[in-house]
Amino acid sequence: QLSPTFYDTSCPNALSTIKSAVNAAVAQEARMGASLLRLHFHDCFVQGCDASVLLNETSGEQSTAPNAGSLRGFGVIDNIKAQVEAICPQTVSCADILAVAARDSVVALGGPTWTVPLGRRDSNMSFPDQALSDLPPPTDSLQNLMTAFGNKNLDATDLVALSGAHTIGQARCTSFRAHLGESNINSSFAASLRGICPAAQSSSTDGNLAPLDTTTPNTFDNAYYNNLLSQRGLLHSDQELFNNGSTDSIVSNFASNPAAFSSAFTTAMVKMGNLSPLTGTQGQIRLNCWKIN
Ligand code: HEM
Repeated sequence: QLSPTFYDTSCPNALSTIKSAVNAAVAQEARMGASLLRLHFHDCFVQGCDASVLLNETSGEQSTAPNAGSLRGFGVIDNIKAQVEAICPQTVSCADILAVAARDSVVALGGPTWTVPLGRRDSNMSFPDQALSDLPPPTDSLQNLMTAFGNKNLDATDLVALSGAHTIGQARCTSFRAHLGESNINSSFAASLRGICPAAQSSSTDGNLAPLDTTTPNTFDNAYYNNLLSQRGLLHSDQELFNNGSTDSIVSNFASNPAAFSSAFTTAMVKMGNLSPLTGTQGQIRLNCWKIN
């Protein structure tokens, strides 16, 4: 059972330390807010929110397809962990740092805030097989996305709300190339993206970046949903949420009602943050987030 007051006695300055460090990192590079938010997602969906994603072992989660060459922000987390260790030795878990940093990142980019339940502990191992099976690829159909989220007890509203995280951050050409040739993408939007992401696979263009939200890439707002209404979703999986299916009405609601999006997003983030945490004496409090003690 997690609690927002978990560190109030054991490390009263933990949350302010994390917030200052996140604000500094996002001020230096806005995209870092997106990268930190994504780290928490990729942590929680794989064996729960246990910081397993941070372990940099050979053939671990970081080397799997959803993560390799794509996840970033590890240095920022290591820096936060060092600062928190300096004030409260072996007290604050890396999994909690990820959860708080995700919230602070959203706030730093203009999004809503929420109270983060705390008390997660860190795993003793990495789970590469689960990373492959549980993190949905951007080629997924709506049906498969709903199943992947349903497996985590997240419903269609949670799926659409959490996908709103794509209102910030960037994707590589290799993640959206195939979607540019599909029928449900705005043709001038697709044409402009073809400039940096030509149809032919090539190591010289695979890593080229485009913003997930073409309108306001560094602001956490509801523009993502308005983009979907005009067929300007960057990923196949984004446009699946508004493609004449059962989630169209949720997208429309979030597009016209920013408060409804904020409320659904913060609710869903707490639900995602509650996925199978290690508590009590389970797992450990790592000294360094990138390796087990
Ligand atoms: C619904 C299923 C989802 C799929 C298929 C998906 C897929 C992807 C892909 C393919 C990228 C680009 C990776 C790259 O090319 O390097 C990406 C980026 C991102 N995703 Fe998702 N994602 C999903 C849900 C989520 C959720 C639930 C969150 C957080 C709550 C999230 C947050 C982000 C962020 C912030 C970025 C940009 C990261 C950066 O710029 O460093 N995504 N996602």
